[in-house]
This record gives sequence, C-alpha cells and structure tokens, in this order.
Amino acid sequence: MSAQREMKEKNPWPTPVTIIIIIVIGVIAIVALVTVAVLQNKSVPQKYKYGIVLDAGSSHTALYIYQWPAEKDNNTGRVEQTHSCKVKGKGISSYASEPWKAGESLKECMGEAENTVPKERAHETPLYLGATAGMRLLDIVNSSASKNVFQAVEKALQNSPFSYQGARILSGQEEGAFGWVTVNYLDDRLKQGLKTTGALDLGGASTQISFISDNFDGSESPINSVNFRLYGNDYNLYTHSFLCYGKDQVLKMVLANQTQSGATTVLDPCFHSGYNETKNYSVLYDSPCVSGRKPQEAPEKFDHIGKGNFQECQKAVKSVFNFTFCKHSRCSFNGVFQPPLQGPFGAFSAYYFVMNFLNLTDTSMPLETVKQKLSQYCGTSWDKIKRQHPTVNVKYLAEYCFSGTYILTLLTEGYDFTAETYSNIKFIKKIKGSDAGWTLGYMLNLTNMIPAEAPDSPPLPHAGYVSIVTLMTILLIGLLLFVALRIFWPRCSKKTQIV
Ligand SMILES: Nc1ccn([C@@H]2O[C@H](COP(=O)(O)OP(=O)(O)OP(=O)(O)O)[C@@H](O)[C@H]2O)c(=O)n1
Repeated sequence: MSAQREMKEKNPWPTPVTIIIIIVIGVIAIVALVTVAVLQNKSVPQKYKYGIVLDAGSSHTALYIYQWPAEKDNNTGRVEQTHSCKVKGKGISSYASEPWKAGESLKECMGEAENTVPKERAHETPLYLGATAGMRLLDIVNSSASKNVFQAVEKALQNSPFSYQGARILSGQEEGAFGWVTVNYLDDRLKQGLKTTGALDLGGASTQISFISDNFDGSESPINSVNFRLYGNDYNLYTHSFLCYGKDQVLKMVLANQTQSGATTVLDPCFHSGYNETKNYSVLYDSPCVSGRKPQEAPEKFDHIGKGNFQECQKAVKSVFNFTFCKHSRCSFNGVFQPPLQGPFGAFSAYYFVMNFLNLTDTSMPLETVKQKLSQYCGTSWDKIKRQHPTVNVKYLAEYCFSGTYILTLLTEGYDFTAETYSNIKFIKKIKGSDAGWTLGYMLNLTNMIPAEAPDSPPLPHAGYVSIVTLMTILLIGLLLFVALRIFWPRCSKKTQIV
C-alpha cells in the first residue's frame, strides 16, 4: 500500500462529559473555599468577660471596669477599659471618724457597674479594691480607724452581685510596679518584648517612679527591685514610692516649713497675689507627713496670703527634698537609691491633670520655656486666674502654680531629668482608651492574664491563611477559564496531527 497521507483532525482533550464534571468540581471547590474564608472572617457577636477594680486613693476613689473577649481569656485577648466612675466626695481615708460613710460613698459607682456589666456575667466578674497612700498614712497613725474603714467598705462590696475578691492596702512598690505593667501592657510592649517605657505616677499622698535600667540588677538596693517574667521575657524593674511626696502632702510640708514660727500671716510665693484664705493650724498639721512639727505656740488659724513668685516658690518646694545624704552610689533624694534614668517615660495621674491644665504637656518645648511659662502663670493675679477659668474647681485652681512648680522640681532636681532628657517624658492620661494607673496591672496580675511564657502561636497566622485561600481561588478560576476556553473555542486547542 502506497504511503497514504491521511489528514486527520483529532481533539487531544477529554470528552465534554469529563469537562463538565471538572467544571462542576471546580465550581464546588471555589464555593467551598469562599464560604470557609467568609465564615472564618465573619465577625461573630463578641462576648466579653469583665473585671472591676476600685482605686481608693488619698484624694478620691475611682472605679474602673475592664473587659476582654470571653473566648480568649487564655491570655491572648486584649483587656481594655470599658467604663470608669469617679466616686463623689473625698478618699476613703477621710472617713476615719465616720467609717460607714466610706461604704455609702461607693454605692453610686457600684450602681453604674451593675448597669454596665451584663447581668449574666456579674457573678463571675471579679471585684477588687486597692487602697493607696491615703490609707497607708491612716494605717500608720490610727490602724483601728483604718480597719473600721475597710470593714465598712467590705460590707458595701460584699452586697454587690459581683465576685468580691477583697480590699487591701497596696504597698508603694506594688503601686509603682503595677503602674509600669499597665503602661507597657497597653502599649503592647510586653507581648512583643519591646524596650519598655518607664512610669511616673503622681498622686495626692505619694509618688512613684519605675523603670528598667541596664545599670540596675537589684543588688545595690534590693528593696527597689521587682522581678517579672512576662510573655517569656525577664524584667528587673527599679521602682520607688515616696510616701508624703504626693502633691497634697508636699503642699502641707511646704506650708509647714513656712509656718514654723507660728505666725498668723503666711506670705506664700506658690499662691497667686490676691489669694487670701484663713486656714486652721490643726488641719494643716493633721497628717503624719508633718505631724510633730506643729509649732508649740501656734494660734488656731493663720491667713494664707499669695505672693505669686515662681523662683521663690521653687526654693520653698526644694526645701522638702533632702539631697545631702546618700549611702548608695547615687541617689534621687532623701537617701533613696536611683540608677541613671533610661528610656522614655509616661507621666500620669496628677502629672497629667496639672500639666494639661497649665498647657504644658508638650515636652518638645525647651525646659527653660516651660519654666518661663509657669513663672508667668504664677505671677498672674488670683482675680485674673479666676476670671480666666470660671468653671474650674477653685480648690484645684488655687494650687496649680504650686503643683506645676512641684512637678518641675521633682522631675529635674529630684529624679535628675535634664534639659536634654526632659523630652523623654510624655504626659499621658489614657493609652488606647484605658486610663494609665496601677489598676489594670493589678487586675491583670490577680487574674493571671499575663502569662510568664509567650503563648503558642497558631501554625498559620491569620494573614497567611487568607493569602493561601486567595491564591488557591485565583489558581482554580484560572484553570476553569482555561478549560472553558478549550471547550467553547475548540479551534484554539486543535492541532493538526499527521498520522
Ligand atoms: N483635675 C484635677 C484632678 C485632680 N487633681 C489633683 O490630683 C491629685 C490626685 O491624683 P490621683 O492620682 O487621683 O491621686 P490619689 O489616687 O487620690 O492619691 P494617692 O495615689 O497618693 O493615694 C490630687 O492632688 C488632686 O488634687 C488636680 O490637680 N486636678
């Protein structure tokens, strides 16, 4: 047979039935992938767990409610402040002579807590009360009065629907350390093992400084050392709390220094000219921070008259610091060891209230300019100040010149911030919606919400998972398009074959 050339067209692809099956499987696969991706990323209605902390400070009590995703309380969910309530009236230590009022005072804020925490969560919501320097001082002068106040407070809290976990006085060291934990937790520095921020807390009766220093391992002054292991990282924190160095007690100490002669008139450079109030010697000297120093021949009252002079005020404030003795290699003041300052600092509580009022929270402003502005403010007459701030509580208003001067003196002379390092301080009230202060750190610690070791990460991060699903979907669509082209435009896929 002679060689015959037979031109024969042959389609190399599967039959239409096979192709339809492939398309159907492909479509099902895409639908399944998209459904899974959508379901994975769908925002399910979030359920929360709650925790409540009462900060019983020297000047006032505040209630904070925290929440975190219920399914993530195995240390991975973010805890955030969802509500806060300022208790009306003074701090619980001021109810020493009528303790039942301390319990009564909490009722309004406890009511707000009941309205905030869902009823079904209340019984499992831990409730803590921590008292700070006001109660520390009361405990020193009258421990039975302090016990009575706690009893009254406990009674009020035990009657709440929450899971009451107890009320106690925090040590100054705890107050400093938990403030540091709060700031660094909220900044996400702990989980990521980043360099930490120091914490500066100024209250009414005490002040705290806490930071990590490469030059501090706790050996020189063990009482200033707190060790943590958090998310797999070790921290050796330097912390110190100065009792009596909160701004209300320092004001008493400065005034005590000015009234040692038992005078009936005191010309005070830290108060505005035109300020004139009659005050009681016994009220001024009622605190253990100045007790024993009341002049023997003191009259009942004295006229507290403002002079409005920043430089003189600085001198008067400096007189409450002792810089002359130090048995360590270096000290801040009053013989307290302090390693060299290191890193950025967050300054909160009264640091923020005062500097914010004075419009001096911008620390990029040269320190000299800050002093000039404060000097100008202190030199303004009391009448003008009152006219300029008609809505501000007059008690606070009268003290801002003194408070600003004390803050600058404490930071620069006390802790040794310089013109260069002053800009390392950031005056803060809140971080990502939660107040800076010891309460959050305290709750995180008591509820074991910060693990010592880093939690295991999932085999695939969320972003990786979404990328893989997207890639596979694109590939499948491409494959289906390719197959469809082959079917509907067969010529594109036909090749002339020579058999
Ligand atoms: N707008 C405001 C609010 C408060 N203050 C002052 O800030 C201090 C209160 O700070 P805070 O952190 O609330 O202190 P306490 O917790 O009351 O005090 P401590 O921690 O020492 O017990 C008080 O001196 C108060 O007069 C202020 O100057 N301006």
